[in-house]
Amino acid sequence: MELQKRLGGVNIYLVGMMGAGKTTTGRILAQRLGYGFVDTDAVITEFRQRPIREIFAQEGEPAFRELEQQVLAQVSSYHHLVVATGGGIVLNPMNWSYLRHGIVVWLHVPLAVLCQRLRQDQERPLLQEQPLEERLSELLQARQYLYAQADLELRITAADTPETVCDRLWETLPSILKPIEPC
Ligand SMILES: Nc1ncnc2c1ncn2[C@@H]1O[C@H](COP(=O)(O)OP(=O)(O)O)[C@@H](O)[C@H]1O
Ligand SMILES: O=C(O)C1=C[C@@H](OP(=O)(O)O)[C@@H](O)[C@H](O)C1
Ligand SMILES: [Mg+2]
Repeated sequence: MELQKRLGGVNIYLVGMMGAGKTTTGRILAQRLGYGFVDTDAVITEFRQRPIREIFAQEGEPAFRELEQQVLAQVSSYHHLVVATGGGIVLNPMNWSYLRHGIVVWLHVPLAVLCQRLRQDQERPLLQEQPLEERLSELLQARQYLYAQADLELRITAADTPETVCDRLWETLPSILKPIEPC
């Protein structure tokens, strides 16, 4: 209860590479906090009534990024939410003005672990053409400095389950919150 009180309803935005576990961990964290859960990709999919890979193929990445920004803008007007973002949300500087309404947490997962998790993936359009490791490495290089602008970086290992990631977040979040005012 203490953590919820100290958060005061502020949203938590999970950022990081594809496969970092934003969607999986976000859902569990929201449940533990008694927060709502929003996945920006799921909102876009629902709105367009088709999967992300089809939106990319038929409308192009810029159209997807525009939708992503609109969804984030709307979501940021609510509170008591854990928001699992798409890995590319950090690319648009305007998105940061929305992310900054809340606490931004970077789920920092080593490349080798991402590769392992995404080996069979057929849903992420940005991973379908090049060899997986090469592509992820290229994307990480281009984005790492943006993820590093998060309020909190959580370094995750291959041994971390979604539950232990939540445990570690629970323990670490207080360190970036304002100290409790004495009564
Ligand atoms: N901590 C974890 N340990 C093992 N597998 C995980 C973990 N977190 C996520 N996964 C798996 O990795 C894949 C990608 O997870 P997902 O939550 O979709 O990541 P993201 O939303 O960041 O792209 C899924 O198959 C998911 O079950
Ligand atoms: O990194 C990216 O540019 C993307 C990440 C995906 O979400 P996840 O990070 O949840 O996989 C999804 O938004 C889209 O395929 C683009
Ligand atoms: Mg996701």
